[in-house]
Amino acid sequence: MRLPPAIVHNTEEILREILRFTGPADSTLSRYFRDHPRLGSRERGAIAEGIYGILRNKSVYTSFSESGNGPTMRRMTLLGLAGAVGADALGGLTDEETAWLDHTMQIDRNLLPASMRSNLPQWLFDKLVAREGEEGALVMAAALNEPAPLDLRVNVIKGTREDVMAALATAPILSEPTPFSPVGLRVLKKPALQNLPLFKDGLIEVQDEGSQLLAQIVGAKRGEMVVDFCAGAGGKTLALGAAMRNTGRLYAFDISEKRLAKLKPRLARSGLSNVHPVQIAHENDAKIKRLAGKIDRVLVDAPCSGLGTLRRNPDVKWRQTPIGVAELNVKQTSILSGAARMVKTGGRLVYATCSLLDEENEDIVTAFLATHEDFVLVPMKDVLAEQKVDLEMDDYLKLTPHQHQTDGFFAAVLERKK
Ligand SMILES: C[S@@+](CC[C@H](N)C(=O)[O-])C[C@H]1O[C@@H](n2cnc3c(N)ncnc32)[C@H](O)[C@@H]1O
Repeated sequence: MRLPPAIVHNTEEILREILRFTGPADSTLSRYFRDHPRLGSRERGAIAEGIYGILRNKSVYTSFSESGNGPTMRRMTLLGLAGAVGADALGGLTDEETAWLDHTMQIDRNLLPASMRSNLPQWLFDKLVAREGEEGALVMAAALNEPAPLDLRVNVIKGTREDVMAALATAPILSEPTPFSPVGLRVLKKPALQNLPLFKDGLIEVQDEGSQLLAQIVGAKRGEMVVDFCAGAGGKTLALGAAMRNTGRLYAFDISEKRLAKLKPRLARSGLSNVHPVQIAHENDAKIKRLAGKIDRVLVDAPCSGLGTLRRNPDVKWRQTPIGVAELNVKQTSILSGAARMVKTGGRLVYATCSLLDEENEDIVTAFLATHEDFVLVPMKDVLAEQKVDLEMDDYLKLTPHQHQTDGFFAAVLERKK
């Protein structure tokens, strides 16, 4: 059945707003759907997928849209929607538009310039080419421009991965164990999970496998004192609390009251009682000083460009800038130093980002080690062996969608000398 012609109009309207890049695309979409309650779930799905498709393919679609007649924004919209639901499912197109769409969708993208084909902003493509070579950058970009699979983390204080897999199958939702995380499941389609008893009872949380691995390499154990320094809405906090088997003390710090508030209902579902959310003013807050030298493990999941999460947030590449990255570098350096003070001798500090850029990753760690002689790097291959995670790495954890089917993540483990 064809979608009503109004869907093209709705999508174009949202696209105009999203392409101003004044806020995250998912917030704009949610707001639009709230303001247009008559849109059914099929229509919403088509619009959202169409918009995300345009954001993923913006360079190529912009170039294609410059051919043909009429407003280019409408042609961008048609390309996005046709990519999402197929050209045949679109209602209200003129014969000229249908012919244009048929022709355009058959253009061989390999004939386009590499940077356009990457669908990355030029500054980012140049950076990746300098490090990975053109072919490498294109492979990386292609994987970043695909939608992500749906991964779940099993809350091991409430059930085993096998139990959850079996319970999902009765829903019926097919899943398989994630290749690297011992507590992950990859769901084969993308069903709504919010109403499942498994979700309401806190047996599962949606979490990318890479994110699960970050929590795993912290190596938090029963009875330890642990700090999740940039806890946000607590994705990693919940994984750490479960790894500690709901014992010890886990502080969830963040400067954002709003994000910490989102942790509360997740905590209630999880059954964890070892977590203490604390809002801090900044990385040198007096609350941190009180814990100086007392903590076994500190995770710094630093604010970053988010360029490793383009599969989920394709607008980020168009909103981020080199100046923005440089500003983040200052923050990352300062947060890592602030958090380091809490680590006790023999304790561990884990620096992590969801960025693919060296300047947010190893460069921050190298600079930290140069000014903190009491810390040493624990090679990631040793950490992964300790955790029995079957992944080949050298000094750092570097996950990428094209190699590991996870979002892009970086992590380094630093130990305070005894
Ligand atoms: C990458 S996000 C954390 C995501 C979270 N760990 C998770 O797994 O869901 C980074 C977080 O750092 C927080 N943040 C920014 N500046 C901070 C600071 N100076 N001290 C502590 N947290 C900070 C942000 O509010 C944001 O929630």
